[in-house]
Amino acid sequence: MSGKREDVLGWDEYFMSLALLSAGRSKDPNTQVGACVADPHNRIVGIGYNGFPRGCSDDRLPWAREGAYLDTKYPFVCHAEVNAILNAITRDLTGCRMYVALFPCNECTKIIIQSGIGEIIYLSDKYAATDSVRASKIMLDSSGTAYRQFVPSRPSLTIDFFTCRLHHD
Ligand SMILES: O=c1ccn([C@H]2C[C@H](O)[C@@H](COP(=O)(O)O)O2)c(=O)[nH]1
Ligand SMILES: [Zn+2]
Repeated sequence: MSGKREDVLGWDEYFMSLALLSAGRSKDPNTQVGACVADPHNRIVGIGYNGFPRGCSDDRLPWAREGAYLDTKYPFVCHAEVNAILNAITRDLTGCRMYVALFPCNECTKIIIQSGIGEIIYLSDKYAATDSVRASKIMLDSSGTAYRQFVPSRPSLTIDFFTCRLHHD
């Protein structure tokens, strides 16, 4: 056997892929969000996706975006970032990084900052123009919490269950 494999996943690529894989569990028909928290030793300490609270049936609560407030998903859905933090194996996330598919809303951002997470790596910023995300950025800048967009080094990764391998271009 020759030398070691060189073209392994980078840490950012690895954790963002896990966040996206987690998003695959979301039943939200419009926006699936996944979040993964990594500690300074690059250990996964928490992972989550957006969904209704435990015990609240997906068949009873609405996934609609529009209509009367109580007929929409918004009052009910737990955001991916909150689930990742609540699922974490420790409460103190000082110095950890959060990988998340969508820039966090203002409510998640408060919780991220309070948890001690020091850096957010996000993929989509599709709600950048909203007051919620603008408030997030004000709080992150004020608190000195870093954030940066994930820049992929390859366009896609494919999980091939047949060959038991991960393929990429
Ligand atoms: O910080 C966030 C912001 C939003 N989400 C979730 C909440 C909803 O399930 C979707 C957003 O739905 P839209 O149809 O795009 O309004 O994303 C989250 O998990 N974290
Ligand atoms: Zn949120």
